[in-house]
Amino acid sequence: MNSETNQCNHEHHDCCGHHHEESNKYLDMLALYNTKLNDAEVSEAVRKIIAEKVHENDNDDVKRFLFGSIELTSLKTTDSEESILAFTERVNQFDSAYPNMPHVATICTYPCYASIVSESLEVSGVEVTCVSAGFPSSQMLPEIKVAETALAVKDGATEIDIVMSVGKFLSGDYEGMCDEISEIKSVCGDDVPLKVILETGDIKTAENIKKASLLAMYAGADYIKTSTGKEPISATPEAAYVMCQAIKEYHEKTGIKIGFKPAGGINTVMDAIIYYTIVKEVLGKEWLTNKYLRLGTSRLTNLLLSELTGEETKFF
Ligand SMILES: O=C[C@H](O)COP(=O)(O)O
Repeated sequence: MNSETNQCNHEHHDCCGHHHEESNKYLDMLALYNTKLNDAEVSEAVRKIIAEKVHENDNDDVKRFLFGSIELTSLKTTDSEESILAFTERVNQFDSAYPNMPHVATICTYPCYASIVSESLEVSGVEVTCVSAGFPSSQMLPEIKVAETALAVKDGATEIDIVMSVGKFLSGDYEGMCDEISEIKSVCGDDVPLKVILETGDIKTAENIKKASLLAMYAGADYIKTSTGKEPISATPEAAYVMCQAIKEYHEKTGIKIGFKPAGGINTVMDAIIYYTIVKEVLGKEWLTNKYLRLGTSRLTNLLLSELTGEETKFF
């Protein structure tokens, strides 16, 4: 398939009749939206929001909110049962050490730690997130992606993060990409939200990011998430802006509210405030709850805590 024209490259087109029909279903859906975006215009819109609006949100109330939206993440090659248990214990201890602070939204680990986190976590309201389905490359047999997700849920994951098949998306196989997401969502069920990572640093253009956002939402994503944090380019304000626009337009057409999770490379409090501001400006205050806005980060927690308490801390 040629991704530009969506035409089959095979000589005998009959062989791909079904494929064309299915792909057309997604092209018809995409045609309902404006996906012809201009990257320079997106950059300008983001520049304007940052210049004019961010200062309004640089305050302790917003920082407290952001702390409560954090998905406290450990996705390291060096993670072990002991380190993840200690990680979870810190969340348990945080509640009594900082009784006036909100707790983080979730703890996010690999699926092999789902049972350790879910069995040792004592703070109610903190969700157990697992990255699944061949995270971070998404290069895994679809059956294993589904099985890994089902096992993570069985072991106690209450939220699942997956990477869409970036390879399928870039080669124009929207059907293959969306079928995988739908199958994975079906083993999550209604009770376990599915976050779909677009890996925006790899798909690059605003047009691709808008299309991938829409495809992921139609296929069953409950949240769309920017990045894994494992690729050279992670979350950017421009990608966030386009994804929030897609969420807004999807909501206008379907009435369904999808969450947004910038993740990867969020290394300063100001980075987080910029994402908050983009969500507020594009999606409005309705999205400013920790149900609809999450931050995927392995480094921000201590920085926010230090700013909020006025003393440098390395609690997490
Ligand atoms: O989802 C969370 C990301 O993997 C974290 O990335 P980070 O280590 O760049 O904060």
